[in-house]
Amino acid sequence: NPEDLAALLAFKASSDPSNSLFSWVNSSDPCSATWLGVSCDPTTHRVTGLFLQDLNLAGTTQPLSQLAHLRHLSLNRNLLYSSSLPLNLSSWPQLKHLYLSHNHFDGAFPTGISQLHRLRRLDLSHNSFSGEIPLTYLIRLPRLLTLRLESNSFTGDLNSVNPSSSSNSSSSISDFNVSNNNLTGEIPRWLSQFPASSFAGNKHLCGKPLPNECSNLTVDSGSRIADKKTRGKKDLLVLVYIGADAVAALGIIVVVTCCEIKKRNRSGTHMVVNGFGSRRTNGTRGRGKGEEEEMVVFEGCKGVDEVGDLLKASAELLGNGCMGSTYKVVMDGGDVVAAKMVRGRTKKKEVDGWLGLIGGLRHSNIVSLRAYHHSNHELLLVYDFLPNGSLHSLLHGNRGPGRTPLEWSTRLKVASDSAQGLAFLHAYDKANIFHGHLTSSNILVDHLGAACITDIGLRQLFPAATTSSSPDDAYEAPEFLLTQRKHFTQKCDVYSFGVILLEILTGKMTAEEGEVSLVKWVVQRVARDLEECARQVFDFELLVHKGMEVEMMAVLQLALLCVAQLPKDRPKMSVVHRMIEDIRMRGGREVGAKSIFNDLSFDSSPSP
Ligand SMILES: Nc1ncnc2c1ncn2[C@@H]1O[C@H](COP(=O)(O)OP(=O)(O)OP(=O)(O)O)[C@@H](O)[C@H]1O
Repeated sequence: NPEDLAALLAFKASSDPSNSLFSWVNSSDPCSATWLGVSCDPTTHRVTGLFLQDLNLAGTTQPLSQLAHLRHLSLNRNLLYSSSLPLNLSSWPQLKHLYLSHNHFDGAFPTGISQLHRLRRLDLSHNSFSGEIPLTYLIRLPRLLTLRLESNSFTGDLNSVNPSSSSNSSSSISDFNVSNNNLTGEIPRWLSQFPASSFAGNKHLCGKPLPNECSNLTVDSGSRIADKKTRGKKDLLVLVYIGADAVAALGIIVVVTCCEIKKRNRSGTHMVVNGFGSRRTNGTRGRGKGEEEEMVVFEGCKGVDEVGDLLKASAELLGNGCMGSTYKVVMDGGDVVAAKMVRGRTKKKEVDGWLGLIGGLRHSNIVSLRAYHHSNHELLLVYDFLPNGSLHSLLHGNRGPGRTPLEWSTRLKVASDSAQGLAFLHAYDKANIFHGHLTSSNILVDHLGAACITDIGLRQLFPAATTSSSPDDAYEAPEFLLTQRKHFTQKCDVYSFGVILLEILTGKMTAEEGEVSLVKWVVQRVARDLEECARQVFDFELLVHKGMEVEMMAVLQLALLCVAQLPKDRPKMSVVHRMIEDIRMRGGREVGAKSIFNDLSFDSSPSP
């Protein structure tokens, strides 16, 4: 297309002092595949993608505004700067991905953002943009997943917008960072689920998740009350909406079992104060010989005070796992919880000791255990309900036509979040704790897109349920599977996490019937030449992400370290998390797998 050709040549003429774009020549077609970093629509022959990172480009993007069909613009790590007018994005109405990080752009936030209805990823980080962030417009972009604005000079108050009052909620944003700016005021509740690192380096920003509390809470109290009211209304709607379906599924096994429990119960209530703050205990004793039943409710539990509350509620079966069944339960007041019924006998003392510890765990990448009810033959666990499914369903669900591919950056974020949750767990309680049954179905995604690990510690309570042969064996470390005396360690969790990384990279399930395990499948393919063969193992959905292969390669190397045969050769989870964050933050490109590995030391040196 002559217009596209002219725009590209004008950009080269004004912004390519190092002649990095030497393949862009007037005599050839930009869509002929010989032009560096240019991709086109094969039908319309219009330029749809420019992938021009790390090329020493220095100038403005002005000439590129003629590329009206652009969907992907990646100019990270160049020397580009703003023209006299603020960057105007409205000339690219079809834009899905815009990466401008690590350049010299300055001035106000680019204009025309509200017209980019297809925008999914926006990365303006590490520039010198200033002025206010137009959150009002950004949260209305229905598909926006990534908003990276860190290391600029943005000012203003994040509280100026209340997503619950806008037509679209903010929940589509799953990757958010405004650290190292000059923002002020209290972090609003809808953003407080993101980690503290997303807000760090703003001297006058306060409130959750940052450690500094806001001294002047009155500023926000009005909006908080409004928030609560809106939420109340929303909950009511959810209740009405779910009501019809859920009543049909009323009770299922939860109710049946709870009826049985109720028949046997005589109850009394007392307060117990333990190391995790106050918890309410409804002690109930059954009449049967030696039977003892008890409902323990941890701090922060909403809507569930005693087992009878679950009895009254509507329940819907979510699925059956190797230890029991899990239900979505809508409580009377509209609170939604996940109730997991685990069948099996275990001693009360052990349950109380262990679940007391697990119930005290609070981390943004761990699904909170809110309450449990224990009887002699089963255990009912009440968790926060996470609405966005499991990593397993995101990776493997509906692989047929019509599936929305799971993007690389989303996969990497899930990996990072779950590594962070696991690293926190491994450091907790004098590092004496492990997950024990880490699988992709035990990584769930919350309403903000953060990944959280669940089912912590159930292996310790019910070892028999997880030791019989099952498809989940593919997650088990070899030393655990092969030895008679089953001894689980944190390094077994690291192995399971490595298998999950391979699942993320390959899109393959851990062990489909009659197939070799995923670890063997990958190792066999990359054994001879990692660099050469890695592309054969990557999920075909990921191959569209040109320029991300270095990141994938780095993650592959990390995964292979985690699944090392000998536990001492596997890195600690804190190291694994740091490596993933390095790959994410520095983009893998400059870092390269090798230098990441050189940077970090293990608790023991890896085998050759
Ligand atoms: N807290 C939760 N919020 C939302 N969905 C959940 C929650 N916990 C579990 N689920 C969903 O319920 C279903 C059944 O989960 P369950 O933990 O019983 O089995 P599993 O994870 O599939 O297998 P396993 O028992 O081996 O861990 C899964 O689809 C899971 O995604």
